[in-house]
Amino acid sequence: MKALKGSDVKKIDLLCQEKYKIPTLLLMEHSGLKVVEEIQHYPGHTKFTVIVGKGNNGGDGLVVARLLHLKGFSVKVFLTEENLQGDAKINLEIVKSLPIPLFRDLPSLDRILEETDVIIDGLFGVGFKGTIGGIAKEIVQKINSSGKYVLCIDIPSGLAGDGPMENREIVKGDKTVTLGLPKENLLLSKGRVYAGELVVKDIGIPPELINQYKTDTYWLTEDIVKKLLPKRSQDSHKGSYGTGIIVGGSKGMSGAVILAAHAALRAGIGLLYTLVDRELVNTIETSSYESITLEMEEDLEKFKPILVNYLAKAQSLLIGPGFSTNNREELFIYILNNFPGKIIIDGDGLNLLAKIQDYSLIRENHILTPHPKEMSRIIGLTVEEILKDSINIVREYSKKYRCTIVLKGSTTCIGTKNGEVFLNTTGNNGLATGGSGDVLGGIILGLLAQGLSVEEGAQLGVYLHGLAADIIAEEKGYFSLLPRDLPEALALAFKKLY
Ligand SMILES: NC(=O)C1=CN([C@@H]2O[C@H](COP(=O)(O)OP(=O)(O)OC[C@H]3O[C@@H](n4cnc5c(N)ncnc54)[C@H](OP(=O)(O)O)[C@@H]3O)[C@@H](O)[C@H]2O)[C@H](O)CC1
Ligand SMILES: [K+]
Repeated sequence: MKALKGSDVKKIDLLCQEKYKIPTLLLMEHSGLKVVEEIQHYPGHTKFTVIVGKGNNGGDGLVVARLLHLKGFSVKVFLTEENLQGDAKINLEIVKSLPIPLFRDLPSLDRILEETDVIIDGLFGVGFKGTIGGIAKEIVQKINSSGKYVLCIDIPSGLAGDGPMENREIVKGDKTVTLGLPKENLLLSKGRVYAGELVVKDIGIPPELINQYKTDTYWLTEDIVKKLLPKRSQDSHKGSYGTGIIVGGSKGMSGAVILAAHAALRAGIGLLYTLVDRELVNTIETSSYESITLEMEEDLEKFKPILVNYLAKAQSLLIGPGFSTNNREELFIYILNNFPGKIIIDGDGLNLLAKIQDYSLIRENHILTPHPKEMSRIIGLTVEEILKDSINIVREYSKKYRCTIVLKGSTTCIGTKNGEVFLNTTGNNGLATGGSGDVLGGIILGLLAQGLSVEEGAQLGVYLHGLAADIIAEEKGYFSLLPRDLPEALALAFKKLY
């Protein structure tokens, strides 16, 4: 699904008017209807307060107030501004003609909120810019400390539709009904905390317009990833599903390779090799029955001719899980320069890249899978700076390095060399355990081996990884989820998509 920037909303409104002759007043009416539809899911709630700002988000709020009144609910409107413009003004005139109580004085807001079941936030929508101050700031504080159920129209007030998210006053919603298409920041980890449950509602924008409208950010939804699933045929053998190599592991870190190996195998790879230090060979052999273990030699010069043969066996390679960064530089550089296929650089592979600082090693068919700290080591921005504006930062660096970047987090941002960003929201806090990333690397390796491009493998792999965690959590909860559970649950995740 396409995700919009704040500025896209204005452009879409204009296209609706000019190309499809749909006035904004109609879209506003539709928006109000869809919000009210959502409110009716909560039968116990009968008393509503709508907070109305001076823009069209306030206009939507006024439609909601009118429709709730028509349904016989008790509705109060708190107006932050008397002089509304355009369609919002038309809706204010209608509300004024009805017996809906209107309030403007701030001291009355505490009492009104006290008497309400649900607060509807129509203070600011995607037209919000800069920082919140004055009376608006006080209103947001009162909403957030009211303890009442808060439903945000389009976006929580104070959150920008896209771009850097400042630490400032933002409405904390229980639910956000976003209009037409989701806004970028609603899908990011921090925005999701403010939005609460996110519901996307059609507001009558013609599908032709949505299909033709170009965005460079997408929400990874089932319809997108289903198209990426590798095909399996009855008439096939292990050679039909590709070969991969995992280069990783070090003393005390064999588990990372085992997790990645299980994941690649459960993701459907035809044949899997692991390349590890001699002292790990036995451990890997006894834990991963289906993979073939290859042994690394310490003397790189002596090892090179053997390594070349090993690398020639596969089309896809994962380097880094538990690899260590000690004395690995030369081997790492050699592999990156001599493996022409698709490579996933994960964990210590990324740390080596940050240590070596030679980004010319990165190619179009490489995927980097950093968490924010690893990303910070590579690009030199702080973790805070990265998290504040993840979409644009991932976009900038995946374009700069001309590769695919998977910035892992509760929302994972996948950037492609062409500057598209895909946001993934499957997964849950059960994934916050060391080893989850190794499983992700393994899943992507399995998919790349089966012929997916780096962009496709990253998208489908990230989605499946989160979906597997969600499937486990549905049955067993989040608390005890372990990375080792994920490869097995992949079977159910695939089944859900096929
Ligand atoms: N196609 C659609 O999706 C439709 C969405 N609709 C709704 O419209 C809003 C966007 O409406 P817009 O009028 O552009 O903007 P807002 O309602 O978000 O509010 C903007 C007003 O707020 C003022 N503002 C902005 N920043 C601040 C700030 N930091 N402090 C105080 N005030 C601020 C701004 O005033 P300026 O004078 O600064 O310009 C605006 O007056 C969208 O979110 C949907 O809810 C349509 O109803 C239908 C089509
Ligand atoms: K809002």
